[in-house]
Amino acid sequence: MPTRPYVIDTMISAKSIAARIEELAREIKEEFQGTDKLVVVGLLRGSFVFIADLVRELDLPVEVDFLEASSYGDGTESSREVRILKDLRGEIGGRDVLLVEDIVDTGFTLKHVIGLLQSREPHRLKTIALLDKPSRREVDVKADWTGFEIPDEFVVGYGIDFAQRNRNLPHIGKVRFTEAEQA
Ligand SMILES: O=P(O)(O)OC[C@H]1O[C@H](OP(=O)(O)OP(=O)(O)O)[C@H](O)[C@@H]1O
Ligand code: HPA
Ligand SMILES: [Mg+2]
Repeated sequence: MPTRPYVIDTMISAKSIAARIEELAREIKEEFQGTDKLVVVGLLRGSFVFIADLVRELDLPVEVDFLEASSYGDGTESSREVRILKDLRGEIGGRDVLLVEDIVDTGFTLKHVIGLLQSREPHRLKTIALLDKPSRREVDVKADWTGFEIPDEFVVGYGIDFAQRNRNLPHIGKVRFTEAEQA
């Protein structure tokens, strides 16, 4: 479905993202130092760029797995119903797990996926989100590490979409509609 016309204003540059990922990777390495069994789980689709950059900064023995969840359609509002579209390939029982999320907005997705993964009894489950919009939170959840706290703007780029578009932007931008909504 075509959306109203919009432009994208830069919010966080590719350079700032790369610098922040280096810092986050240092903290994660400290947390998981000594582990021989870290599974890094990317939450698709939005986290595919972030996880690719993050794991390349982690000189730890890691395995990578993916879970696909979806709750936004083509609009900018959550359906508040998290659908699991693809499950992990591997077992995580007894393992150290790092769940990688692109953005925490209402919190429904992260909360739901944490519950799902905890039910499989990992040894340790930690979470990281590149972006956090605390002012939009509807359920009580927070990632263990956050890249950037951002204001209440609909963002795209660096893996994050609006109606499946703009995931390939190298930076984070905010969507600005250029025409008023039809009544
Ligand atoms: O905190 P919330 O309000 O739940 O929003 C955050 C989630 O919403 C988006 O996923 P989406 O459903 O758009 O799927 P996608 O990753 O495939 O784009 C985003 O990638 C997060 O996973
Ligand atoms: N942009 C794209 N997808 C999202 C957002 C956002 O700001 N919040 C939750 N899903
Ligand atoms: Mg999306």
